[in-house]
Amino acid sequence: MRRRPAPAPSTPATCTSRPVRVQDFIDHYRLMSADSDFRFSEEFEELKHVGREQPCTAADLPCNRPKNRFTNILPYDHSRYKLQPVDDEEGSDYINANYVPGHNSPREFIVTQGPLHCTRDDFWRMCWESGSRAIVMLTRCVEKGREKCDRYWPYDTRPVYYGDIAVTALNESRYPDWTITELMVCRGAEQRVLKHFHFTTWPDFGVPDPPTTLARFVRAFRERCPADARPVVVHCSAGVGRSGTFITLDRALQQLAAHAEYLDIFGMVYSMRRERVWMVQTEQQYICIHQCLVAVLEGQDLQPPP
Ligand SMILES: CNC(=O)[C@H](Cc1ccc(NS(=O)(=O)O)cc1)NC(=O)[C@H](Cc1ccc(O)cc1)NC(=O)OC(C)(C)C
Repeated sequence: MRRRPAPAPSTPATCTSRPVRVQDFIDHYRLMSADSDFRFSEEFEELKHVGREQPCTAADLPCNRPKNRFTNILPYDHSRYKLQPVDDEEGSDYINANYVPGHNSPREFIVTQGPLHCTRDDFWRMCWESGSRAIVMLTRCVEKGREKCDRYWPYDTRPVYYGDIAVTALNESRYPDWTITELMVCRGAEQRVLKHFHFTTWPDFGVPDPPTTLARFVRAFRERCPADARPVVVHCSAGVGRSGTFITLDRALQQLAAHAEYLDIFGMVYSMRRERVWMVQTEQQYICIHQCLVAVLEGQDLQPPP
């Protein structure tokens, strides 16, 4: 009987994808990181302009400009999350947020900026109207004396109203690098439990120390995230660097768990940047994703040092 030809050494790289066979991934990492990460720098540079030609007209409306935390981080029109409009109020459907694909669905995540004080009611409307049951927060509210995100959830068990949405903290579990809080969210007669996963030790524009802390957080999130297919709200301060890094690693770890033959980190970041600007903002964040995957493939325990 004719033997099937051996599979090609790797699927062809294109301008939108660069798949690597899982069994070759550790060697791939060593090659890319050689000579002071020379090939990682080259590859990350290829992503620089992806998606940037797409319009952001809603974000640029005068009534919406104050709703953007940063002038250079605006949601593309085609993938932006739209709030249910309020009467004929111009801009009432606007929030700085985009749908981003994940391993499980093309709209698995809603990625957004850290709420401003003036947009936190909109943020809770988005969480409610999208049916989300989980929020992943990847920044502290204040870092190096600068506000990065409003404190948009209650400090204790007394309910706080954000517009017509009441939020109550039910319980809180604190760990060295993250805190998980169960929130009761009520609107009218309906109430829901939503989990808040807060990574508390990730410096802006940087990577966790050690990088594998991120892999442990992604694992903790997946172990506790409600299994239903509702979108997960993910944010940092601008909702691009740390948020994109988290989502990329989550997708890759789920692919490994599903025994995928290839990992295409370049292709994942490419597809995310078509939906939201600058997803995975720095080269070090791009490399951190690979370092976490190497640690998992090497069978490192990932447990924190004693
Ligand atoms: C390099 N820093 C930035 O680009 C931040 C936006 C930003 C992006 C990513 C992150 N990291 S995160 O996504 O992980 O939270 C934080 C902040 N933008 C600003 O600070 C921009 C200035 C800027 C910087 C760089 C650029 O190319 C264009 C404009 N400033 C700005 O928006 O000023 C306000 C807040 C007073 C309105």
